[in-house]
Amino acid sequence: MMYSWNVACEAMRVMPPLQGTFREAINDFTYAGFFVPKGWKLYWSVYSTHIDHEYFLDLEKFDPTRFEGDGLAPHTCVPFGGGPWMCPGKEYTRLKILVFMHNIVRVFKWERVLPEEMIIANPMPIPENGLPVRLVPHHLGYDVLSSIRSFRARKS
Ligand code: HEM
Repeated sequence: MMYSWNVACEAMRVMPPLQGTFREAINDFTYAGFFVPKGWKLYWSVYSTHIDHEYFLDLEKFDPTRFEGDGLAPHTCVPFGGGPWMCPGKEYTRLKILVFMHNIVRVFKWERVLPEEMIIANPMPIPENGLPVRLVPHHLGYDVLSSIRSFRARKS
C-alpha cells in the first residue's frame, strides 16, 4: 500500500490534477526582488513547485522511490496544497485511489484502446478521449477474484 501511494504521489507530482490556486497577501513583502503589496492576489503553482531543480533530482523521471525513506522536504510536493487551506479531501482521495488501485489495477491488465491519446488541459489535465481501456484479467486477477468469491461463499 505504501508503494502504491508513492506511485500515486509521483503521478500527481508529474501531472498535478490541480495546477495551482490563489492567495491574498496579508502584508507587504518582497520575494526574489519583487515587492508584493498587502492585498494583492497571488497565484501559487503546484506544477512549478514540482519541477524545482533544487529539490528534485532527475525530475523528468517517473520515480516513486523518491518518496521512500525520509521522503521529500516539506512543501516540495504539494498536489493537495499545504498549510491551513490544504485540501480537506486529501485522505478521502487517498482511500479512493488505493482502493481503486488494489481492486482494478492489481486484478486487471490494462490495454489502452488509443495508445497515442493525448492529455489535454480543460482546465484539469484529462485524457482527450476519456481514456478508453480494455481490461484483461491476468492470472493473479483470477486468483484474487476466486479467493474473494470463496471468502464470500464461506461467510454466507
Ligand atoms: C486528486 C484529488 C484532489 C486533488 C489533487 C485536490 C487538490 C486540491 C488543492 C491543491 C486544493 C487547494 C489547497 C490550497 O489552497 O492550499 C484543494 C482544495 C480543496 N479541495 Fe481538493 N483535491 C482533490 C480532491 C478533493 C476531494 C475528493 C474533495 C472533497 C470530497 C476536495 C475538496 C476540496 C475543498 C473543499 C477545497 C477548498 C479548501 C479551502 O479553501 O478551504 N478535494 N484541493
